[in-house]
Amino acid sequence: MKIARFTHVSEAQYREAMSGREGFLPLEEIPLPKRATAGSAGYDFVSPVDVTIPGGETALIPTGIRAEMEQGWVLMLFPRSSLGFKYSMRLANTVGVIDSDYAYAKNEGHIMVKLRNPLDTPVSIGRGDRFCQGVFLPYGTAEEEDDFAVRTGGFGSTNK
Ligand SMILES: O=c1ccn([C@H]2C[C@H](O)[C@@H](COP(=O)(O)OP(=O)(O)OP(=O)(O)O)O2)c(=O)[nH]1
Ligand SMILES: [Mg+2]
Repeated sequence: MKIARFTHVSEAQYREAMSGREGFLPLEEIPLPKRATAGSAGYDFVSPVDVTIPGGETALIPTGIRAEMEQGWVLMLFPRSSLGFKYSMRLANTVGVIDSDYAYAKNEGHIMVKLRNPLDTPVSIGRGDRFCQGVFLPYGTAEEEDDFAVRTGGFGSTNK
């Protein structure tokens, strides 16, 4: 069942997210997330930048990617087990929840990944390396919902 589509964000959004960084992949060279085998659930995301995360620190990686999906679906972000098993690498927010309406946020639904290196030795991720994975899952809703906000962003946007 095809319920989603990955695209790149716009050049302007990508440049804004990458401001202050050097040596990042040109947007068109970032591969769209891909499942490694026909039976894989996880769409692997590639890092557009070289990043070294010192022990105990975090790093934010803008992916250049946007996901449009049908209502009733969510894209869950998880670490790849290879980085987790080798380096205990994790997402700073433990898992990522990418909502279906995020694609229409002001930042075009630019998927951001924040990694945390919990060990005391640095870990490097190379430009072009697959570093996390997204799994599409269906979700249910409770009765009698109303009074929704309109999503304009992420990362606490609905707190305001
Ligand atoms: O690792 C992540 C987690 C979230 N998001 C984006 C997509 C998601 O749809 C949005 C909001 O995420 P969430 O609902 O988990 O965070 P929140 O703290 O509740 O923020 P908001 O108030 O914007 O919903 O932020 C990412 O790009 N990467
Ligand atoms: Mg939220």
